[in-house]
Parts: sequence; C-alpha cells; structure tokens
Amino acid sequence: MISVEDYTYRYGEETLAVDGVSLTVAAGEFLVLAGPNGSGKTTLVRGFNGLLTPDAGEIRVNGTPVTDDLVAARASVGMVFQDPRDGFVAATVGGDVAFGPENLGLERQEIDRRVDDALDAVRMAGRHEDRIDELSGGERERVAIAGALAMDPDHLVLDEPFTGLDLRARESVLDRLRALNDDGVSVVVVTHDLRDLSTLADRTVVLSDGQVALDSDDPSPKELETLGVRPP
Ligand SMILES: Nc1ncnc2c1ncn2[C@@H]1O[C@H](COP(=O)(O)OP(=O)(O)OP(=O)(O)O)[C@@H](O)[C@H]1O
Repeated sequence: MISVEDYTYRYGEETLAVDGVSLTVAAGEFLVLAGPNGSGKTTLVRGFNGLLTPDAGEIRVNGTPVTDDLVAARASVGMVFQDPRDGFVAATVGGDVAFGPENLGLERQEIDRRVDDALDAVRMAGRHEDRIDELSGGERERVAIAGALAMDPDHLVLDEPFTGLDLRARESVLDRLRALNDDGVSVVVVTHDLRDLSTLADRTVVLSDGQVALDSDDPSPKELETLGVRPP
C-alpha cells in the first residue's frame, strides 16, 4: 500500500506544485491519476519512491516512510516516466532491462527469465542486442516499461506511458498491466486521457492546481470535462 498524507511540494518560492494531497493506493488497486498539464501529477508520483522529498507531509510504502528506507521504497515501487531518454543505464536493450534484476542479486537464470518475459510483454521479444541509441522513441518507452516490469515490484507507476506507443504496443502493455493487476500488483497510471483505461481503473483521482479535485470509483464524463480531463 502507498499512503500519502498531506504531501506538499514546492519548486522554489513561486510554484506550489502539490498542495496538501492525501491519498491511498491500496494493495492490488488500479488507480488512474488524471488532471490537466501542470496540475502536479508527476510531482506527486515522484514522491512515491523518494525521487522527490516532500516539503511537508509524509509518504509511506507498505507502512514505512519513504524517507526512512529509500532502497525498500524503490524496490517496491516501480516507476516508468514519460520520455525516458536519459534513464537508460546500458547500451543494449537486454543489458538495460537486466540491470535492475542484477542489482537485486538474482540468479542468472531468473534474470534471463524476467528479461525475456518483460521484453515479450512490450512486444520486443528477441531484441536483446539492439542498441538503445538506435531505437525509436516509442521503442525506448517500451524498453523503459520492460525495465520496470522486470523488477517485479508490488506497485507499478507509469507516467503517461502510452504517448509514443502504436496501437499494438499500447494494447500489449495494457494487457500486461491487467494481468499484473489481477496478480495483486497495484498499478497507478498518470494520464490526461482516459481512453482504454476506464474499464481497468478501480478508481480515478483528478488533480487540479496541486490538489485532489475528484476521487471517484465511477466519475461521470461531465465531472471529468469540467476538470479539464478528456472522458473515455
Ligand atoms: N523541475 C521543475 N522546476 C520548476 N517547476 C516545475 C518543475 N517541474 C514541474 N514544475 C511546475 O510544477 C507544477 C506541476 O508540474 P507537474 O509536472 O507535476 O504537473 P503534471 O500534472 O505532471 O503536468 P503534465 O501533464 O504537463 O506532465 C507546474 O506548474 C510545473 O510548471
């Protein structure tokens, strides 16, 4: 479970990006986090594994404050960011996806199994030796998603994961998210476009100006539109 209590984050003096947000992501929940550009979505989820430290409030992962145990938070909360250009650690696809599991100290066989499985899930099976700097933007995004899948986290947070994906890759990633969620992994998808996700989501939270403007199991199209979110 991820529990966020009164999380506040400022960039400098001027920008109050997240303003006292309280929110819980239960084990096994599928949550969509929506809201217009600049509403604070990325700033909020970056707190989930300690990439940002709150100015006020607290975030706990499975009961432990993120700031007390960053390593545990990062093992438990997998993150995939929009435009992952700078996030790669190896020159090849297989090397990059294997990096996380290698750091967990897993057996080679298990690492290979996870890498194959994760690449399969993003429709990049057999592309282990491809160089990352020669991939298209959408392929890089898929490698970043595979890297998070290979970590086998309890929570998976994806920030605008579908922007660069073609239809088949998008469907394939959605299928995998559905299967992971059925297995008990909590999934948080950040988006401002709810197409495809409404049937998967248990709950939709909409941010507006850094605050929770809506938290609903079944938001109406009108409510969403009023808050600047395109309904499904
Ligand atoms: N590194 C930064 N430095 C200064 N201000 C920032 C920084 N990152 C975000 N902001 C500001 O914080 C606010 C919230 O931004 P954030 O990226 O969290 O919103 P978002 O909802 O994820 O937006 P988008 O849908 O455009 O990705 C915005 O006003 C943004 O301009």
